[in-house]
Amino acid sequence: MNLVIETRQLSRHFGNVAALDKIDIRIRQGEFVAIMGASGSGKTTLMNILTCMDTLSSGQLLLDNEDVSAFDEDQRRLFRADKMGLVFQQFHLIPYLSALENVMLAQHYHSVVDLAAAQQVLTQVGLAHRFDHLPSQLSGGEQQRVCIARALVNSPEILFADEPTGNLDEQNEQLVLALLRQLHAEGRTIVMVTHNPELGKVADRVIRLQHGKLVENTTDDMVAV
Ligand SMILES: Nc1ncnc2c1ncn2[C@@H]1O[C@H](COP(=O)(O)OP(=O)(O)OP(=O)(O)O)[C@@H](O)[C@H]1O
Repeated sequence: MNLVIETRQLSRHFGNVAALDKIDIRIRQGEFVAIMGASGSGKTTLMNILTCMDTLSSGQLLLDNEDVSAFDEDQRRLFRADKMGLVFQQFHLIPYLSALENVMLAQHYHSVVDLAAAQQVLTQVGLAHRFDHLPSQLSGGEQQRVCIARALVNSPEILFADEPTGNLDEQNEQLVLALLRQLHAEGRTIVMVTHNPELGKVADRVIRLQHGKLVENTTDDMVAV
């Protein structure tokens, strides 16, 4: 199975703080991986690096077998737009645009607009009856499903989700989790950061960080540090 993410001795320092310290991880196409750990353990830093929002201090990052460690900001932005779909705890929807327009805006950044494709992803997340609703007319769970549709519209290689249910009640959390499970069953690669052990259980495996080090990585061909 193809490796879509590989880090080799990846470190990120902020001054004398080692937010990430010589991390080796490998994520294969089609895997659903949860990145977990206590507050301050390095989850956000790792997510920011994997999504090319931040750069590493040393080591290597290979995405889709391409060494992106030396990419400049423009290359990283293009790579992100091309290969990644991002879902955050805060929905970041444009309040005066409908669900459909919010999804199409993501296509706009990708310089192709395709109404049918936007309708299709919203239908896929169970919102065929909500195309014309504004974010304020949608429940929290529905808004997050719009965000997931927006992340999927450019058919990304990897879906990254940072605390995707952090702002949702129990019922909506279950809906979003069911959707992530469904996307995984359809073959999507998903990398999710979460504090929540219940969310961790839906993933194939957990990458656990502690004080910037990898302490758990539950596949057999990887050595936990
Ligand atoms: N821009 C920065 N400048 C200085 N230190 C930073 C910066 N970003 C993160 N850190 C430090 O790096 C460490 C890891 O932070 P990070 O935000 O990755 O943790 P986290 O696991 O995501 O925490 P939380 O669950 O609370 O969001 C922390 O000690 C943090 O204080």
